[in-house]
Amino acid sequence: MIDSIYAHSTVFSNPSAKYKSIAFDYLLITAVSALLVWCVQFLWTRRRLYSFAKQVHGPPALPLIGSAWYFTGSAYDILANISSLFETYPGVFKVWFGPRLFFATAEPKHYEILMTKCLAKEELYNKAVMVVGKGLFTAEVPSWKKHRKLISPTFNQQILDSFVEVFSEQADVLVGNLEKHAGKGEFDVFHAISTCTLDIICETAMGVKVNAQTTDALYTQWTDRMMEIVLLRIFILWYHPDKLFNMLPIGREASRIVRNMHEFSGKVVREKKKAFEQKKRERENSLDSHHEEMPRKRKAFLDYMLEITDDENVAFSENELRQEVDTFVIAGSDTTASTNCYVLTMLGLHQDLQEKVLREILDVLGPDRKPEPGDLPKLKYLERFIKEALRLFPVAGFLARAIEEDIDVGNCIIPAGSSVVFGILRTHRNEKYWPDPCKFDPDRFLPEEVAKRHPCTYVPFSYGPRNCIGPKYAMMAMKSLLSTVLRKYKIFTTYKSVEDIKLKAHLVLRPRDGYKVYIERRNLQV
Ligand code: HEM
Repeated sequence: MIDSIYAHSTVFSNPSAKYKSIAFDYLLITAVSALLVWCVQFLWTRRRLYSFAKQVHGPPALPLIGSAWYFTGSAYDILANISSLFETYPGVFKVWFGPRLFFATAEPKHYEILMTKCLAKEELYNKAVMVVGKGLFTAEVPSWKKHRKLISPTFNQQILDSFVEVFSEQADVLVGNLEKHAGKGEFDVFHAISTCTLDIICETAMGVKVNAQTTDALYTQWTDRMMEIVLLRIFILWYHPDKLFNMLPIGREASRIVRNMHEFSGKVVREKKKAFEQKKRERENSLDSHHEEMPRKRKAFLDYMLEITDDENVAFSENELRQEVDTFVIAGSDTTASTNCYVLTMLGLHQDLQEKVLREILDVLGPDRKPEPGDLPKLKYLERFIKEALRLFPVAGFLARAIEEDIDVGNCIIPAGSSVVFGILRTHRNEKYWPDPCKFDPDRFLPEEVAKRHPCTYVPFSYGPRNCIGPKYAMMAMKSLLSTVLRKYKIFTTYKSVEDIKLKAHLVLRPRDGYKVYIERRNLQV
């Protein structure tokens, strides 16, 4: 005690230490005051958000972290927590994620208003910008409007029909690859299917063969790993700031992969552009140039976009072209791969329906004819089957948009500056709209049944102007692939029911325990 009093008095008997102590106190007071001023200012500018938030229910939240603990744990826990929030809080509810305010809903009438009016993507989508740049998926509204208007016509029926040959060629390679699994017991079919959909999308988007199905293509590993990293960035709060993320080993790994991916697609774009300009010059120099059309066959989206670029008024830069192509590859491959896998699992689970699907395919295509464009619309039962699989397993289980102006959704106002989350998985499995929701019944999609429902009760491709650009493409590609596989193999699964398939959060919804199927060779009579 005496020692400590002595020590204290010694400090103050030393003038330099005294000044240091005053300076420190002064700095501390200034820092605390600045922090207080910042906090008051922060709270004051967000007072509208707090007052709107008070009006709706939601889970408990703590300052700074909000309800972040709902988004921790395994990918399965995260999805289970989010799903339980939608069940606990019907209608519109709020969730604080860190300091950010999200409103959530799974009501079709809210989707109709919000998906039509809110076109800006939620800030979390920026985590995908490092992979797909500012292509359609992540573009800000003004450039999205311009690009979507230009790109939409390239998804016309004639162009899609020209891709069927690619769909069916790659489906044949898939059938060959599946041979090693025939009669050999359970396996996860995702790798075989996803390499096939990647081959399809790369060939139709860029016009290049990446041979993911036949080689250990690095491109497959890059896209897989980047999907994982983007997901981690969304849910782990300390991965959010770019500067911090880029310093971490995972950030450096992401930069390395992205550099490789962009070099690959950038090279394709540069070469295609060069070839296109060369052809254009040749045409201009040729006497009968005005009669010569570029051959229509085997063009990719990139070729069509280059033609748009040729127009004087509208031009995609080389960088923009690359970003759009990267977007197609990422948005179009995993989504169709997962859906195909869910369809196969459902076929395995419902042997009677599988027979019905097969009968229709045989009626339209016979035992071994390759699908042609005119065949695909005739596969109506297969289409209903795929739609029902997308209802129970909507690969985009949740979507989010930024709210840029106050929006009245009827019973409450979603304020500007907040964000909204759409609980699509919940809507698709809500017994209010789907009696006996876990029963797999493709006839829910008979036209007379569809007419009875609100159009936003079923939104696997989202809804409104910013919906998916590729549903037709996806349906045609999936029908080609499935009709080829089903004629060669009978599908089984070890899952016992729809409920038995536990889902986990991923950029696209994935089954926690994989797509467990086993296959047996069929002997169809020719
Ligand atoms: C079963 C297959 C597919 C499903 C379930 C699906 C689902 C979706 C959904 C839900 C969105 C909206 C995302 C959001 O608002 O955040 C979307 C957007 C998009 N999808 Fe798809 N998709 C599929 C296949 C494809 C294919 C094959 C392509 C390209 C060939 C594609 C290209 C895109 C693009 C470019 C966007 C962004 C559109 C925009 O913002 O204008 N998708 N997709």
